Amino acid sequence: MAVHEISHPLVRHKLGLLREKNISTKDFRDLASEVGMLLAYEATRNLPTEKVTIDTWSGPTTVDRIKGKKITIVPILRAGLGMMDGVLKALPNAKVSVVGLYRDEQTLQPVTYFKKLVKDIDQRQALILDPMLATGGTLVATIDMLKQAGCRDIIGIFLVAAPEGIDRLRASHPEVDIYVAAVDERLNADGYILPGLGDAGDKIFGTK
Ligand SMILES: O=P(O)(O)OC[C@H]1O[C@H](OP(=O)(O)OP(=O)(O)O)[C@H](O)[C@@H]1O
Ligand SMILES: O=c1cc[nH]c(=O)[nH]1
Ligand SMILES: [Mg+2]
Repeated sequence: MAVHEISHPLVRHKLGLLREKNISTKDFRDLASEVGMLLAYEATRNLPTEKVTIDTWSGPTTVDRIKGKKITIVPILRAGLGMMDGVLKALPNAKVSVVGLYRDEQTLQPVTYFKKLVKDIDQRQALILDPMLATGGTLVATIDMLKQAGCRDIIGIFLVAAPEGIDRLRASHPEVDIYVAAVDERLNADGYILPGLGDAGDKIFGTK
């Protein structure tokens, strides 16, 4: 399993802005979407391409086209929706498979309440979107669902990941690679990432 911590200056700068204590809902939303687009750009860096010859204004020319598996993005409700617009800017043709899970505040266990996957998910690469990878329970449950539907090619992008969640992912689904803006220090006693971003869903939806 590979953890790609994207060190591009734009990503680091925008992540720094996301960490500001008094950030507005609008700014958090805009930045989550922008970093989502940049992470999607990195996560698709190795997509295979093929040469095709096309007609252009100056005659036939050979150009590159992406080939191979199509992609479905998988935003995890709610907070994953905050990255979706940005990711769709990079992948405008991607189909969207939505899953809804929340983390029980007491037990920190994921609770699934929604699932609507594209029909041909077994033929696609799934790109999971969630701002936060904390204990890893939500991500592992999501991957379980995708595998049950026949999907075998899965990667994920996150704004911030905790080492504890990465260890959990490695133990359960070691073939799933992830792309993150930062691997932070640790979880606090309530399962929040430190230094982290706070509750990403509340910040995106303004529900604090
Ligand atoms: O790695 P875990 O410990 O499972 O925690 C991470 C999950 O917690 C947050 O969602 P939350 O439960 O707050 O739901 P929300 O998106 O509706 O706010 C976050 O967006 C992840 O989905
Ligand atoms: O730090 C965290 C952990 C889980 N969910 C969040 O939104 N933030
Ligand atoms: Mg939340």
